[in-house]
Amino acid sequence: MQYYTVMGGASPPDTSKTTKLERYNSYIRRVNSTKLLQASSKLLFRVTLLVALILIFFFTLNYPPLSSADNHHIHSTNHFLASAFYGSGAAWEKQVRHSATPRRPNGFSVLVTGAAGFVGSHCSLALKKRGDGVLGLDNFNSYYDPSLKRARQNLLSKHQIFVVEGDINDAELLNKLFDIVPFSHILHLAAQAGVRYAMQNPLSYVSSNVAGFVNLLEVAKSADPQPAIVWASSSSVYGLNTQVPFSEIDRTDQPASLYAATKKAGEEIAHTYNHIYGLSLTGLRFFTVYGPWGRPDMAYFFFTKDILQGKGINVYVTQEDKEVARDFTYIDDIVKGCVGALDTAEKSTGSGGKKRAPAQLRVYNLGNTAPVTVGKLVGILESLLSVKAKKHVIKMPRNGDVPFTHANVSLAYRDFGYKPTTDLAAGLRKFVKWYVSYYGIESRAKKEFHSSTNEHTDD
Ligand SMILES: O=C(O)[C@H]1O[C@H](OP(=O)(O)OP(=O)(O)OC[C@H]2O[C@@H](n3ccc(=O)[nH]c3=O)[C@H](O)[C@@H]2O)[C@H](O)[C@@H](O)[C@@H]1O
Repeated sequence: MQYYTVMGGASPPDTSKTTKLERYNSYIRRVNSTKLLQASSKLLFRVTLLVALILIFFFTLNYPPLSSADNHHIHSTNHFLASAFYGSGAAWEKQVRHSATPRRPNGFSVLVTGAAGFVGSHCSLALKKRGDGVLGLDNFNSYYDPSLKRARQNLLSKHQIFVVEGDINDAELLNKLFDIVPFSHILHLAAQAGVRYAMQNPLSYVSSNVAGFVNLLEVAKSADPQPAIVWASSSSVYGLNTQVPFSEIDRTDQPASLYAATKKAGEEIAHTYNHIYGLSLTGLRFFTVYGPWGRPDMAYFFFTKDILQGKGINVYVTQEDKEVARDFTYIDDIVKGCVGALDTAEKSTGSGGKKRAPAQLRVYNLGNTAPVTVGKLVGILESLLSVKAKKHVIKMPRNGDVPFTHANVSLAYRDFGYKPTTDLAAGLRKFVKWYVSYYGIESRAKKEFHSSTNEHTDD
């Protein structure tokens, strides 16, 4: 090693200082880079933790950050993902259990599928109000505006009814729900509804009304105890039947639409599960149900919207220029019918997927027993809204519609006292009142509407 004196004439350049300085600098650089590394890994860890916490928060709340405009496909991918996460959340399980627990002695514990739908939300509220436990299930698909379904969900949650976001085709999710709750009943209202849409999207009917129903029955048959099941069939199963009024013994083997065919298939499938597994099954043939919180795809609903907006409406007549008519049935009457059917449903008889004894199998009409023409329906709306409709009378397109429905409800009356009490004018008044409070009203029609409703006594 060479040493140089600091003092002295022509001494060699003093490199000792520079070398030390370089060493010191490199030491500082090393220290700094280690510190930087430590700091950035700390930051990374915190960010990861934060993201994980946010994800857990959303999934356990059963409220994935989906926009209301999500389409069906995005939805179905998400719900499988979501159900996997929901199923593991203790908070989620607590919500499920709490919602499904009855608050009256011998109360039911009901799984309501399609709970964010029109009939589903009304029935859920009615059951909860009398002390039954209610757990909702709904896939919030975008067949019609999902924001209306979310609004119904909010209403239910105010009454301590929890709606699980999931699909009836998701067996894993259904099994999970049955693991948590020994449901005494299923009120199965989830379905692809609408007669004419079946020509646009036929497979959605097969997926919900056939595959989804079978999936639900598969889970129900294996559940212990097996629940009793009440489910929504449809007046459309009468199809081209010409016997009036329609009675449960009339033929139902001539469906006019794929929708009707899938509902009829449901009735046959119900027979099979009753026969093989001892499931107690009751099908309810609803006749054109209408009322507050209704479905925007139905004529009375979009007629109201279009009349208020000054748009034209199509009023169908038959190929022979006869008026078409429906046995329009008010929602409160339908709810009473559903509750009556649940109350008189006998227990399923199977266990462990095996039938032990014959079980109950029923089908009922739930209608109003008083058909009204579509022309008359429009007339009632015109007078309630005080706006003249721009009517285009056209021949009914050949899209699965039937010209006429009329229910004979004597069977439902005999077995659970079903007796509809709301006529179309009274029911539509309640609907219009709700519609205006929910959507507001176009200013042009507003003044006229208020002066007309002030003349009516409020319900
Ligand atoms: O009773 C039933 O089983 C069925 O009732 C309704 O089906 P629908 O009776 O066809 O109800 P809307 O679509 O509201 O039609 C009501 C009436 O208005 C008529 N209509 C419909 C649309 C239109 O633009 N113009 C028109 O005159 C139809 O021909 C029908 O006579 C529901 O949409 C089905 O889901 C349900 O299963």
